[in-house]
Amino acid sequence: MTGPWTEWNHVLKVDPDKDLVDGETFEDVCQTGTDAIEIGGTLDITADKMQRVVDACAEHDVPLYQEPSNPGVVVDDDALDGYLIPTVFNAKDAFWITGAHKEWVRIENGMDWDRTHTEAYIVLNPDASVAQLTDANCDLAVDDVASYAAVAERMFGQEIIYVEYSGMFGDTEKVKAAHDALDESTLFYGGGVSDYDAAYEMGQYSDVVVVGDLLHDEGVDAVRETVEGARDAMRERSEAE
Ligand SMILES: CC(C)=CCC/C(C)=C/CC/C(C)=C/CC/C(C)=C/COP(=O)(O)OP(=O)(O)O
Ligand SMILES: O=P(O)(O)OC[C@@H](O)CO
Ligand SMILES: [Mg+2]
Repeated sequence: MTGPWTEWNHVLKVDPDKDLVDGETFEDVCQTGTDAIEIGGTLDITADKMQRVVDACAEHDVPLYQEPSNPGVVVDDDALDGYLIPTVFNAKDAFWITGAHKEWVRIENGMDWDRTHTEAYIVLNPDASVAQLTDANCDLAVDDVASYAAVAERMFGQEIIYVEYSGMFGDTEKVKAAHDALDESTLFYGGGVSDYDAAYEMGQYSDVVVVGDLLHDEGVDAVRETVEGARDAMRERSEAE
């Protein structure tokens, strides 16, 4: 499966409902060295808040993707390289598996399929807002996680498989198992990556390390370190292959 993310090591997730650190600008955010910016969050997101971040990043030279948390917050803007559309594979509430997607297609006046890409979430931190919103079954063993990843790739053709620990550093065994289960899809890992070492560690077991709250809590210098960590891990991995 092709897509620009096959070349990425690091994604910075900007939450439109959260502030930047005092004194930092979106220009700084776009210059952390990340491979792409994904705009999204679970709680209190609106189209206006999304649009503000798109506008602030548009003039800078970094790939920009929207990750909508519901159909009502999707913004139509040429500055976006595309839409990464989540499906929560371990949600107990089916709205987050096909219901929201059906509603989105129903209300849109024609879909921009060429810019629409699929992200299969496996949500593993039960305390995260996304787990609570979607009523995700986070009580999964290593083989459950690997099997969800294989199903998402092989049976549902998902371009990106996303092991999501939002707010906590995850279990590397589960991340590795998901990675090993994939042939073609790209494995994103996100959750609790707060420094070089954490990014380096998850960079050994995933294709792309996603960093979120660190930007809003610590700022761009801390994010830059995670870019280095992910890049070093993945460079070493490709040299060893
Ligand atoms: C079909 C369309 C257009 C939308 C539906 C998309 C779906 C299924 C969304 C469900 C999962 C979801 C809410 C994804 C949003 C991305 C995400 C997980 C952001 C991280 O959020 P957190 O970090 O957990 O939330 P807060 O920081 O807001 O607490
Ligand atoms: O905010 P953090 O814990 O870095 O998580 C990143 C991302 O996976 C959230 O969707
Ligand atoms: Mg968050």
